[in-house]
Amino acid sequence: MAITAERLPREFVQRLEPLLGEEWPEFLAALAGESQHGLRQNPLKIQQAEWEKIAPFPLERVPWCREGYYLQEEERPGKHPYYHAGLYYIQEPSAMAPVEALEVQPGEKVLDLCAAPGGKTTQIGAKLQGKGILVANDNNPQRIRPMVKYVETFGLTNCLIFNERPERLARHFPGYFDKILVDAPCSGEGMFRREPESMGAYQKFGPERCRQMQREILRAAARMLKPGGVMVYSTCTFNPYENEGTIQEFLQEHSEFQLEPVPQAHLYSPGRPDWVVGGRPELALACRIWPHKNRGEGHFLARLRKNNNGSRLAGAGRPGGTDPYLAEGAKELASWHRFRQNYLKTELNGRYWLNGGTLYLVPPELPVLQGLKLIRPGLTLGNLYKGKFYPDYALAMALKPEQFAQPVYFTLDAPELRKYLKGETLPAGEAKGWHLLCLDRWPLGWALAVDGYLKNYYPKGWRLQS
Ligand SMILES: C[S@@+](CC[C@H](N)C(=O)[O-])C[C@H]1O[C@@H](n2cnc3c(N)ncnc32)[C@H](O)[C@@H]1O
Repeated sequence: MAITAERLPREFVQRLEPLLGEEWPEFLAALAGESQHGLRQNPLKIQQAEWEKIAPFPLERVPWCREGYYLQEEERPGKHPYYHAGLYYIQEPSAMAPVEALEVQPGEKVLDLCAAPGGKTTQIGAKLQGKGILVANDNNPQRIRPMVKYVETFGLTNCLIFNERPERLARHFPGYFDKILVDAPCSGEGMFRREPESMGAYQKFGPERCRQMQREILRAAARMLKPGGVMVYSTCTFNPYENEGTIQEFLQEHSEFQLEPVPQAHLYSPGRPDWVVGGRPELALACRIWPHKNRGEGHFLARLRKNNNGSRLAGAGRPGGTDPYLAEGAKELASWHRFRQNYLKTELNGRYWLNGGTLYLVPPELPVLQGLKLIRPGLTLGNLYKGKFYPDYALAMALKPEQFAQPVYFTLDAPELRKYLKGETLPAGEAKGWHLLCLDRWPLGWALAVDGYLKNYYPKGWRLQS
C-alpha cells in the first residue's frame, strides 16, 4: 500500500514538512512511489565483466558503488543458485554508500561496529581482498546468525565476529583500527517507503533513545580508531537530531576529530547545519540521500578523521590475554592435517584455535583476545570429532575448486544442482571421501561419498525449500 501523508507518523510530518518547505510535495510523491532494490556483486568470486555477461537479471549500475546494481522489484535474487554460490549480496542501493565513503584498502584493520545482518561487512570484506583484518560486531545475538552465513558465503577468510557492547570492545582494541564504520541504530525514517511496518516501531523507539545509543557507540568507536584513522557514521533516518545533531555533539566532545568531505559527495545532497541549533558550517560536508533526489531510500553519512597528534592509548593494538593458539604439531590437529594432506592443494595462512571441538584459522596479525564474546575468530575450518575431521561450510566457500582434490562441477541447468541445494542425497558411484560441490567454478558446500552415495552436508538452514 502506497505511503501517504496520512499514514506517516504525525511527529515525523510535523518536523520534516517545515524543514523541506517547497520540496515537501516532491518528497511525499517519492514516498508514495516504488522503493528501490539492488544487489552488490562479489568481486572475490567473479570479475565484473563476466558477472555482467552471466547475470540472470536485467541490471543497471548504482552510481555510487562500482559493484552495485539496481534490480526490478519482481526479481527473486534470493532464490537463484548464484546467490547460494556467493556471487552477490542483496542490498538496498543507498546502503552501499557508507562503505564507499570509508575507502577501505587491502591490508587495513577495519571495524564494522554495528554490523548485523552483515551487508556492509561483506562489502568491506570484498574491498580488503583477504588482506588485513575485519572485525564485525553487533550487540544483538539474533541478528548475528545471518551475518555469519553471509560472511561465509561471500568467502571472507579474515573476518572475526563479536557479539559485544562497543565499550567492552574498546577496552580490548584501543587505537587499533585504521577505519571504522558506525552504521548506527536509528529511528529508521528512511526505510518507511521500503518497510511501512517499521512506522510502528518508530513510535516505540523514538529519536531520543536512538541519539543516546548513537552517542555511546560513537564514544567507544572514537577510542578504537588509530590517530590519523577514518570513521564513517551512517544512519537510515532523515531526522537531523540523529544525523547532524549527533555529529555536532560528537565533535564538541572530541576535539581530535574533524569532518572530511565524503568521496563522491557530488552524487548526494549536503548535510544541513541549519537544521540543528548552532550547527557548525562543516556539517555541510556530511551527505544525505533523499528519495526524491536519488534512486535510493533515505540515508545520512558523515566521514570523520582523527588527527595525528593524539598519542595512542596505552596498550593500543595489543589486547591482552593468554595465547590460545595451537602449535602446528599439536596432537589435537592430527585429523585436520590428514584432511589437509589428502585433499587441500593450497596453503592456508593463520594460527589454529580450537574451541569446543571447532577448529578455526585466525588471521596471523590478530592480537591475543580474551574475555570477549567472540562468535567467529576467523575462518571456520571444521569440527574435530572422535578422531575425524568434518570440514565446515565456511572452508568450502573460501576455496577455489582447483584448490581441492575432489571437486564436482554442476552447471546451472543440472538437475543435481537443485537437489544438492535442497539437501538431497546424490549417487556417488565408486567415489570415496570428501567432495567439494560447485556451480561452475564456485563452491557451494561439501558432500561425503559413503557406500555409493554423496551424503549432503549443505547447511540445513540455507537449503532451498522448493
Ligand atoms: C542499521 S543496523 C546495521 C545494518 C548493517 N550495518 C548492515 O549493513 O547490514 C544497526 C545495528 O546496530 C545494532 N546495535 C544497536 N545497538 C548497538 C550497540 N549498542 N552496539 C552494537 N550494535 C548495536 C543493531 O542490532 C543493528 O543490527
